[in-house]
Amino acid sequence: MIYTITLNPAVDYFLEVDHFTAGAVNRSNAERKVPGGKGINVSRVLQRLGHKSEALGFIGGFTGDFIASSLEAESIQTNFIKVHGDSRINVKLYSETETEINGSSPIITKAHVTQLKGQIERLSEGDVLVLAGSVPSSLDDDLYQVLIEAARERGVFVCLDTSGEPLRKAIEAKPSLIKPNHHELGELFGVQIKNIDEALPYVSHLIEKGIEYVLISFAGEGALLGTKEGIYSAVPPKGKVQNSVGAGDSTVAGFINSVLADSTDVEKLAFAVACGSATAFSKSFCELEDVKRLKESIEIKHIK
Ligand SMILES: Nc1ncnc2c1ncn2[C@@H]1O[C@H](COP(=O)(O)OP(=O)(O)O)[C@@H](O)[C@H]1O
Ligand SMILES: O=P(O)(O)OC[C@H]1O[C@](O)(COP(=O)(O)O)[C@@H](O)[C@@H]1O
Repeated sequence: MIYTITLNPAVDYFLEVDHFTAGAVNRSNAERKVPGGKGINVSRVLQRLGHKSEALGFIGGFTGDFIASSLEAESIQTNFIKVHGDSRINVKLYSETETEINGSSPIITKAHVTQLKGQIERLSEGDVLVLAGSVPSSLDDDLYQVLIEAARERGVFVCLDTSGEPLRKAIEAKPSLIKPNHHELGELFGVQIKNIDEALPYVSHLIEKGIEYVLISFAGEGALLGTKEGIYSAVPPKGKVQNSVGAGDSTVAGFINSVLADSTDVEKLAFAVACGSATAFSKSFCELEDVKRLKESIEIKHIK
């Protein structure tokens, strides 16, 4: 079974404003509210690719009820832990540019964390665990590290998509797959990474540390995959970007799909990038037909 954990789920509130002006009254001409947060999005894209998963994490209040009921309506299984306070609302403003304001989490107590650790204890070999998104400020920033250690001891394939201190600490537990974007990779090493060449030494370093798959996304420039066997880059397909929210989560879901299919590393990278780009080129999330079509035009290079 695939489990996704979103410690900090959200209602993503998309607003389209013709010409946004800061400091003035702006009116939207289109709106939508969608359950979001990185693990939740991975569950949603996995569903579109034909995989069942169970979405775990913390939800609360009226926004939490909306998140749970929307996912159930999409036939996505959930087993959230209820907390006090409302799950956050993340504003995604589309005008001449895309602006995001992500809210903060309700307080999560030690008892809630104990419950979550109990859920990990039920996992076993062959399961896949996805840990994705920011860590609420009421939680220790080594929580991902602790959860990864517990899951790896059980032989679970663990995928991590986070940033900052939680990423730095979690790497020590050797997740099976990490998917930072190039800004997050740079932040991890205290440098600025502007292109694929600049990322190579850091990818090699992470592989040497014992991470099986190091997948770095570069938005419109594609992605890089490092494994013990080599490093590959992918040039993404061309298309009109409609929405980049969830593109990274789609990349993660696509990669997991290919790990489960036991595809070659080249195939895994191509499929992951096709999922990311298919989401970027749509108003919502990728559909399998679009992913298959886009995958054909993705160019993979063996770099090292
Ligand atoms: N402008 C774009 N054109 C084509 N594909 C894109 C574009 N932006 C994002 N993508 C796709 O989405 C993937 C993830 O994007 P990225 O922005 O790096 O992730 P994150 O959302 O995690 O920051 C990329 O590897 C690529 O496949
Ligand atoms: O937990 P964070 O880092 O605040 O991110 C949450 C946001 O990221 C998203 O999961 C989208 O992530 P990506 O664009 O990286 O795929 C949104 O649904 C959500 O609002």
